[in-house]
Amino acid sequence: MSDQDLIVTVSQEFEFHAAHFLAWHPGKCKNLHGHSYRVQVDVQGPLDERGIVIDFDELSDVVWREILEPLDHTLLNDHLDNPTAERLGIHILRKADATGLHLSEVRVWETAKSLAVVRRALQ
Ligand SMILES: Nc1nc2c(c(=O)[nH]1)N=C([C@H](O)[C@H](O)COP(=O)(O)OP(=O)(O)OP(=O)(O)O)CN2
Ligand SMILES: [Zn+2]
Repeated sequence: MSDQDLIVTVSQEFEFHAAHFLAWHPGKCKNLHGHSYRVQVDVQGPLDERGIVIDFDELSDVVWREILEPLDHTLLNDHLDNPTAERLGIHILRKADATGLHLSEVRVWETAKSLAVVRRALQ
């Protein structure tokens, strides 16, 4: 039986710690403060001859080494303007694109209760 009717997604989670401030925020978030950011990335696609979408090791190498490690224990405002969870998710997706890794979705939790989800618009 063909599996062409199925969509397969590989997903990995990461954590990093960073400071930021949001100059526009009317409340306490305009002050310098930190978060333990949780990031989940998805890659969607067909299975290759190994039966995988992407090797978990390759995915974590790119996402951690190329994108998140440079942000870890830094001030996010030094890397991008107005580092909201939404803009951080876009930053991660675009950085991954630049390495040739096309993420289908990025989720960024600033706190246990608050997250932003970035996904590609349907073409
Ligand atoms: N849409 C967005 N709104 C806010 C963002 C954001 O990235 N996108 N970010 C912030 C601040 O970074 C803030 O630190 C997050 O605050 P909050 O979710 O309110 O978390 P707290 O733990 O501070 O919440 P309590 O109110 O203390 O429970 C603000 N808004
Ligand atoms: Zn914050």
